Amino acid sequence: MQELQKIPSPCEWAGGVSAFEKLTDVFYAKVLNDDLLEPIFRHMSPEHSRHVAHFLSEVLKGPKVYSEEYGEDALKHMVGKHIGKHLTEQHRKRWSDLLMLSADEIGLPDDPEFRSTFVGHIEWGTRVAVINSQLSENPTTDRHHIPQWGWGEVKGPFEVVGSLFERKPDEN
Ligand code: HEM
Repeated sequence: MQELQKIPSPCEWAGGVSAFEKLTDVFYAKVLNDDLLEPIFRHMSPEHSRHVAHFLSEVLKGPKVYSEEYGEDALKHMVGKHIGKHLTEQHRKRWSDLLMLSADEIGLPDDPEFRSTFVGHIEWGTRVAVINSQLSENPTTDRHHIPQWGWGEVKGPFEVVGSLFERKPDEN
């Protein structure tokens, strides 16, 4: 009988953490050349691009590099960076469009399965970022976890299943 192949995580499939580091380097170069987004990112730290790459690869079930960098408060730190920024749908859309352009440019896998998972997370994550950016206080508590985004789907509407942040990693 043919042996079943182990299914790689989306992060592994994409080429691992280094693929996401390449992606965000190309992406933030575009962001800084973009009239709409440049004012928002003008003062970002030199490590920002790496941190976002590590967050994304951890979400896509890669190594927990972002959690190791920030410890127990990793998610709170990430959410906190968006609080009070008053991002708009226009910002969100441009951010997402430039990220997808960058994905094509660096040759991130373009198979339907990987791209639907990746786009799905970005669509969800950018919308959450816009929502959080309207708040003046960080709502993150000990019950919240960095989401884990596999090959599956979002399990139902927010009102029914609760926030993805509140589910334990093995419940995703
Ligand atoms: C899936 C969507 C998103 C993810 C995964 C994400 C991830 C992150 C992470 C990990 C940080 C913290 C970086 C650090 O630790 O230093 C951060 C900060 C930030 N993000 Fe996002 N973000 C998303 C969407 C957005 C969008 C749509 C915008 C605006 C258009 C945005 C604007 C910012 C800004 C302004 C900061 C602070 C930059 C600084 O001054 O250091 N984010 N984001």
